[in-house]
Amino acid sequence: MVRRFGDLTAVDGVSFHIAPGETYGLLGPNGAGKTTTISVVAGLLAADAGEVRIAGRRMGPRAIAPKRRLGLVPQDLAIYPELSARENLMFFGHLHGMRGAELKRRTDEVLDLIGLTDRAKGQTKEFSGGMKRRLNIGIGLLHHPDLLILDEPTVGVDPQSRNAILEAVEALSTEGMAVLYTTHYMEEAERLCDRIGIIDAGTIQAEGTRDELIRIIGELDEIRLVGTGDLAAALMALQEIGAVERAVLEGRQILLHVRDAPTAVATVVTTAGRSGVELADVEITRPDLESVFLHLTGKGLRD
Ligand SMILES: Nc1ncnc2c1ncn2[C@@H]1O[C@H](COP(=O)(O)OP(=O)(O)OP(=O)(O)O)[C@@H](O)[C@H]1O
Repeated sequence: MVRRFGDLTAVDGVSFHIAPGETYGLLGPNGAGKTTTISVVAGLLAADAGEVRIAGRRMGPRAIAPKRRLGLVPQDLAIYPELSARENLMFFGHLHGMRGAELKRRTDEVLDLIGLTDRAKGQTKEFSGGMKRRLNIGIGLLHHPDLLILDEPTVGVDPQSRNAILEAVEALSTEGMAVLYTTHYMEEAERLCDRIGIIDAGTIQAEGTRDELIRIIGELDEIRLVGTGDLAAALMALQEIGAVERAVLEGRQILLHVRDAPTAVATVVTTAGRSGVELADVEITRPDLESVFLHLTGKGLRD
């Protein structure tokens, strides 16, 4: 899809597919085009080129059927402060045409999922920001959408709410819901997303599972050994290990670039020991999505 604002092309050829039960992450810095992308997916904005299909139906600002299959949780809150959490859910459930026992059952289920069962009766104006955000998410998924869109749902929330949100998303995915999740927090994308699209300047720079993305950049793991003894002898011996691509001595430390550090580390430690080195510390560093992002765009995710 392509979406312009005047001379600015905010989204420039973004394309992806999300299967049922899959959580797809759009990971990118501020201004990358995440919100514009989801606004087009949700039919709030028209695309200037391309098309969006939800469960096979074409989405657009005037489309009705695909919007019924969609739950959108925007960054802004849309809840009634005078009503309790339960009343808010019941109200929005009504708007979706849910009634009676079915609505009550689903409301209980959602309250449980977002961890607000204990606070169901309290007026929401007394809620913390994180609790309001959780309720907003509850409203978005009340009608069992096929696709739930969450736009940076954990920005500015307390750690407890953040955890409740992440757990809820994991549970939804297990239930078979497709989730589109935007974030600029790498740890969230790593934990939640089956596949990740790295977006910058309105374009998907790379897409895949976490491991696939890391393989694209071809960076090796690092093992850092700190110890005493004959480090030079150990260095020679370590260079002979198959998984070791590079080994350098840096003062009292040996830095190794290796493939698959968690598997290689046992051999590395034994070899260093056999060469007469007494190890004080062993540290493994693996490339993460931040490294991928840096590699692809030359900048950090939080720039
Ligand atoms: N309604 C609009 N009119 C003009 N420019 C816009 C509009 N909405 C977004 N933009 C511009 O389009 C670009 C992409 O913005 P967008 O909000 O999609 O990014 P984002 O990745 O969601 O960032 P954030 O993390 O800050 O929400 C930015 O340069 C932004 O200034």
